[in-house]
Amino acid sequence: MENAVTVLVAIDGPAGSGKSSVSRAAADRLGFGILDTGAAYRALAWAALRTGTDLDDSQAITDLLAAWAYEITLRGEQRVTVRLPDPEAGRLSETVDVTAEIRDPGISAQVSRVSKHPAVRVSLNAMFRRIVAESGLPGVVIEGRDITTVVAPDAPVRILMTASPEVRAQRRAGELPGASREDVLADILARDAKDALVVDFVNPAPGVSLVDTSDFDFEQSVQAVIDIVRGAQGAAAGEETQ
Ligand SMILES: Nc1ncnc2c1ncn2[C@@H]1O[C@H](COP(=O)(O)OP(=O)(O)O)[C@@H](O)[C@H]1O
Ligand SMILES: Nc1ccn([C@@H]2O[C@H](COP(=O)(O)OP(=O)(O)O)[C@@H](O)[C@H]2O)c(=O)n1
Repeated sequence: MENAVTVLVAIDGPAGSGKSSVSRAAADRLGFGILDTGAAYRALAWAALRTGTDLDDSQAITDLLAAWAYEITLRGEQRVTVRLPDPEAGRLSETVDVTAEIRDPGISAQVSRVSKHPAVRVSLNAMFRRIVAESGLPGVVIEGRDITTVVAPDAPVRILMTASPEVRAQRRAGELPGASREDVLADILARDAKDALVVDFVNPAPGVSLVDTSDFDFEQSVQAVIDIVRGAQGAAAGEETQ
């Protein structure tokens, strides 16, 4: 019997556009899993800081990536865990749950330093493809910055989710108690500028659907994604019957 193919829904976009939360809700309704690729970049930055690895040293970060163990849940509540190399003991550390810590603004401020290395991106992209291939799920929504263009350019559904910088800052400030919208806006613009040096997540590549959520509430954003997925599934079914 042939292995069932996992349907991919690729979603990219800048910080605070709604990618993670909207993808998660859409995936739940579609019965799909969700792979948050930013979590791996965040966990890697966390691991580098924890092990005293220079975040600007491509080789050192690639070595860390080859030595650590990383896991993320694709269904249900998100849980991100890592095991760090312990050279003295010659084995990996106990499992550390980093789910909450990787969302810290201190990690957000450092993460572009590890995601800028092309070799790191190649290794992580291979890991993302492996996670999806081994998921055994009927479908996976995979979200990040270069999913529609590099990780899964052949995905049957590809979406670029955007929102104005002001709206994105407002949403992100709502998640960070005590943070002012102005500070959050400055932080996300600085991170977007650094990330944009490496990947284009502002202009939709040919064939990628643009979903601007600036004037959408959460439910409308989820519905926009579901409509695009259902439309693609309908078109594929129509082609098969022709
Ligand atoms: N269309 C929307 N309307 C209102 N709030 C939204 C919308 N999309 C996302 N949010 C909220 O904005 C915050 C940031 O969204 P998130 O999914 O983390 O964005 P991203 O993954 O693109 O950085 C979350 O608290 C989320 O619930
Ligand atoms: N596919 C991806 C996903 C994230 N990233 C990096 O990881 C960081 C965190 O991504 P994220 O998706 O968790 O960030 P938010 O948009 O949720 O704030 C980004 O700022 C990028 O530096 C990337 O380079 N490529």
